Amino acid sequence: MELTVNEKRLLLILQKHTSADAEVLADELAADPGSVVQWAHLAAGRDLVRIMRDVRERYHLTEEGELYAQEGLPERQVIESIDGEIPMGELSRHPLAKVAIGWMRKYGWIRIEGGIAKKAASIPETDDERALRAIASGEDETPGIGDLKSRGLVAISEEVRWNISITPKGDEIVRKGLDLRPEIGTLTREQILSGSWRDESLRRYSLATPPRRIYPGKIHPYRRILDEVRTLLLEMGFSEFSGDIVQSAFWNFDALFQPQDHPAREMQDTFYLDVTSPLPDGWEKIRDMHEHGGATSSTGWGGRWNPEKARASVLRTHSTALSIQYLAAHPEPPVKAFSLSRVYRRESIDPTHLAEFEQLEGIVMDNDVTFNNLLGFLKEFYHRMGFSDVRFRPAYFPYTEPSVEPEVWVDGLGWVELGGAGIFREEVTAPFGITQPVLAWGLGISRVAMLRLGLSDLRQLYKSDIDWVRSTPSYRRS
Ligand SMILES: N[C@@H](Cc1ccccc1)C(=O)O
Repeated sequence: MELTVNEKRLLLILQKHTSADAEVLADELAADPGSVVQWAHLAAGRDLVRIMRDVRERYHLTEEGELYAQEGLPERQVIESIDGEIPMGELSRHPLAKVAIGWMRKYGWIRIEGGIAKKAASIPETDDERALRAIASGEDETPGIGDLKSRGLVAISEEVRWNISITPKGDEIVRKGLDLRPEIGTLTREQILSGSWRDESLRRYSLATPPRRIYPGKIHPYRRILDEVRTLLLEMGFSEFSGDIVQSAFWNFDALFQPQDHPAREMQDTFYLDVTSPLPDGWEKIRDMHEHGGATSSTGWGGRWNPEKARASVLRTHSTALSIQYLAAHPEPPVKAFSLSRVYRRESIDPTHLAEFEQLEGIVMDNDVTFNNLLGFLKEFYHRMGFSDVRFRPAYFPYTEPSVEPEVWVDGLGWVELGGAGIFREEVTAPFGITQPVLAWGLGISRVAMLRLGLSDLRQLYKSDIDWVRSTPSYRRS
């Protein structure tokens, strides 16, 4: 058995103490406690010492807790300001009333009758008060902390202590005498050439002892997938476009031939802002398209198109709002462009729905691109993202015809729908003077990331969960 010099030094000190805290040993060894614990683990692996880990919870007052420790809890301050009884209207004007009233009622300190609060005859000290006093005075053993933690007045931290003691086997080794000659970890050229290395005491490596884990900085797993998608599209020859988060309803809906009474436009689905946006030049063409089909053979939606509705501002609900503006600015083929953008919907939040998420939006315009090219692109994209089985279901969007929803197969989940795609209708392209076919898609990238990372909860992507970030490998698993 080859002990390291540090283990030997530790054993020597321990023989004196039999058992001691890592802090104490560290002091005597002029080392830091973390190192002492590491040496102790080595020695423990040889049965020379025993380690005991003791975790203790410590209570601290928060800033607010400190304040109340001096001035009394809100309920105490308020109850003391009452003399007998007080109208509720007046009571609620006390600056602490909001917090205090609930507690005072809970403790039975006041009774409310006909809008009058009546103070009880005796106002005994509460558990919260006792605990607050104990923690403030630094008493180590607090009997309980009552509701102080949930009230945000007390924070809990953990204190880990290591107690190390020598075993009979360790004791015996020390008694036999330890060679404390320094060990060397590197050899010089001379030591090797002359052969003197044979007489040196060399430090051993223990390959069986796991080292402490190191966590270097790394890119958030979701960000990494977004970067991967961006690189993939650039490699496929696409250029990137972006745009504002706040869009006019005109670009978000109307320019995409979404009728003005479409349910997706309603307040419960879309975040509206309190400002209006100007309409772009040529907006009349969109009006005409909605009202009667403009100069095309379409009949439009009929009815009257209301420019006020189009002037409303929304948080973009899809990045197709950006695609159509990009097309309006680049009406000549070829166009091959994408955007990776966050979009906003008024969803009720659950593990697979969030009010904000990223979409990969793309458009391809050229003389003779076809629906098959679109399906081919989508398949290729998902294959490269690691999904081998892709299928398409017929779908409906007001701005495309035909329309599809791509789905990928995920073991354990089945077919998962990931977005929409199609060929822009003439009603969308004609007002901008576009005559070539435009393939378009909008794919939910957060969903893809969730599947790729094996998450069952989309929210994980948007949290700063350091343990998860650390344990998620930077390479692709499949
Ligand atoms: N905008 C659609 C997706 C889509 C984009 C482009 C064409 C067709 C569909 C959505 O958000 O679900």
